[in-house]
Amino acid sequence: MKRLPGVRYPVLVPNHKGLENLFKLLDETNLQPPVTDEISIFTAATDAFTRANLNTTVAESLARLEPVARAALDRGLRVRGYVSVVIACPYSGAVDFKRVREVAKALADMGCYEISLGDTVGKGTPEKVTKMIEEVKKSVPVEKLAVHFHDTYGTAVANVFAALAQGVRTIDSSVGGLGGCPYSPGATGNVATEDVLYALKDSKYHVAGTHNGTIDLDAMVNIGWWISEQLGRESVSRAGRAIRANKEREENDKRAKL
Ligand SMILES: CC(C)(COP(=O)([O-])OP(=O)([O-])OC[C@H]1O[C@@H](n2cnc3c(N)ncnc32)[C@H](O)[C@@H]1OP(=O)([O-])[O-])[C@@H](O)C(=O)NCCC(=O)NCCSC(=O)C[C@@](C)(O)CC(=O)[O-]
Repeated sequence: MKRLPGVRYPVLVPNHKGLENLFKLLDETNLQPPVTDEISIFTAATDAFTRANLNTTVAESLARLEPVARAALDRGLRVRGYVSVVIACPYSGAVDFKRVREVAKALADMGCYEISLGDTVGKGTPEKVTKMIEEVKKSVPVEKLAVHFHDTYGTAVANVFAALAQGVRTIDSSVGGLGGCPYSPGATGNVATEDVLYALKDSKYHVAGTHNGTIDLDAMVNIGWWISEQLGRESVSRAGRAIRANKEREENDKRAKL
């Protein structure tokens, strides 16, 4: 497996067993560079969601993850932490942002280089996202925060700008709007990369691109459609759908003129 420069290949690790399996894989494959140099550990802001997702409570999940993070760091792996359901929980409803702060701080304290705040059910609004980040920033430096929005109610791009206004500079997204957590009833995919890039185009924010520092939105749209079609679905990216429709109209107009 050839790793592309500048691309990270994090592995989701829910507990010690998962880390053990990863270490076994790293030892057996003995690839240089190894298949990954980063793990993602995850918990949530409510016991109800952590019960569904990890079959335990938040407190117990943090107790389990602390030695996992330590062992991964000792082996030279980076550790990224996720807090799910930072805005609303599909099982227990509204979320106390103080709890989000406590969980994010616990993950930071165990050595996570970044904490991704996941609006897993996508119920976030710019107002709520602002309040939640203001609360978390009281205990975790904003440079260590990322946001992870699902676009279930169509507010994810607006929420991205609310997070940017709070100083967050790492935005999780997925091409074609893929993703979604199987343990979160009704959750849809992540905010589409194409939608975030389109919205950022004329903004004051510079997107840290790849290669020569720019991002080829058209190429991103093509990839979004390609991977969606491989999965037997349409791209749910609004910008991706519009850009493809414009292209098809232009091609039809050209053909009509011939
Ligand atoms: C964590 C468990 C396994 C606990 O599940 P459990 O049933 O409590 O585990 P257990 O410790 O009782 O073990 C039961 C069996 O599972 C095995 N087992 C135990 N651990 C592992 C492991 N890591 N890998 C492979 N096997 C494992 C273990 O060895 C045992 O096997 P048996 O002895 O019966 O043959 C389960 O709850 C689980 O798999 N949870 C993960 C679910 C998941 O992948 N969720 C999606 C992650 S993404 C996400 O959460 C959202 C996020 C982060 O992206 C952001 C957002 O919010 O949007």
